[in-house]
Amino acid sequence: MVVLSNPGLDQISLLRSPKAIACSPGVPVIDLSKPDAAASLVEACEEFGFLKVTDHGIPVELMQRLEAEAVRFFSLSPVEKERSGPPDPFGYGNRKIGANGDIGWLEYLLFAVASKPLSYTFMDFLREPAACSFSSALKEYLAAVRKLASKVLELMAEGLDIVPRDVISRLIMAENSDGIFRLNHYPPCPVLRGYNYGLTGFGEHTDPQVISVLRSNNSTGLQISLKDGSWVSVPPDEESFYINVGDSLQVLTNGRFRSVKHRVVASGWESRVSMIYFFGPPLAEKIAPLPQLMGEGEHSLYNEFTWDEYKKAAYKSRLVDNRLGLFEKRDLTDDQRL
Ligand SMILES: C=C1C[C@]23C[C@@]1(O)CC[C@H]2[C@@]12CC[C@H](O)[C@@](C)(C(=O)O1)[C@H]2[C@@H]3C(=O)O
Ligand SMILES: O=C(O)CCC(=O)C(=O)O
Ligand SMILES: [Fe+2]
Repeated sequence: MVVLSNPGLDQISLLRSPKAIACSPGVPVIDLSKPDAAASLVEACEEFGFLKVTDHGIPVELMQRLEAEAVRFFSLSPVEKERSGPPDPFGYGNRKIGANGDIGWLEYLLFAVASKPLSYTFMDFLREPAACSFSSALKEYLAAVRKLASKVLELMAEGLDIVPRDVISRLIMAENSDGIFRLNHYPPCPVLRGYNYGLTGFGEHTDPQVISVLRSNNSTGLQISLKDGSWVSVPPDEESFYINVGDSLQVLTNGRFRSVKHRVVASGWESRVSMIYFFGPPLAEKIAPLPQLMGEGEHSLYNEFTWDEYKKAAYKSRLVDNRLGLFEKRDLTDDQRL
């Protein structure tokens, strides 16, 4: 790792060596209109914990509208943006991620999202009359992506051959489900021009929720970790959505689905804007393997916990920490783990 002598970068040693990372042609692509979508989703969640969905029915214009509003917000002066921060954990944040010392080359807006009625954290910038177009794009986007998430989770249940079909989706569609929406901006870094270095935008981590639905502009940067521990770049596609399996879905499937480790390495020369909707269950919901999925004599790999307990533990951890490790059963024999 190298640290350039620049005031912005001195404090944060985020430079990454120019190690070649394979650009994965292998990220599964699921066309939601195809009859084999349910089975392919399950296969992708088992192998990668990550996939791209196409033919999802959400107009690209809606994504671009919200992206344009985000770009407009991030172009405001630091003083104006900071009126909506610091994040507590919701609000405008810059460089600091979470409360435990993580940093990245990004700025962001984090909203808590309540589902019924659909509403989100109010922030200072939303007071301006000009923010009306931001609010309407955000509301429309959240409603559309929520429907998509529910459809994806129903297809997963179908692919797993479990009933009722809404056994997973109901967790995120419940009135008091616990959603988070995040707009990330990874700005260019002019001092890097001409160097073959990247910057840690968002350090490696898994998402704690059930699933996350991500859309980005046409910029590279997102990388996922494969089962063998290698990292691959995810080719950008501004018209599609990417689905991450989160820790909670790994537990609900007793480890059959993989909560995917991912990170963002910002190129330093292009501006990346991503929007991610994290779908969490109600706080009081017990997170445990679905009985419908447990084979005869199969043991849960995890001690039982509620989403509230998991979230509290997650917010005490650093990005890279293995949060699920805190809840794994340690006393199972090899036979019981099968
Ligand atoms: C370092 C942290 C940031 C995070 C809370 C945490 O303590 C550990 C989990 C992090 C994460 C990752 C996925 C989402 O971006 C996020 C909003 C979440 O729910 O868990 C972030 C948290 C955050 O940025 O506040
Ligand atoms: O910005 C991205 O593309 C991914 C960010 C991410 O993983 C997160 O916010 O949890
Ligand atoms: Fe993430």
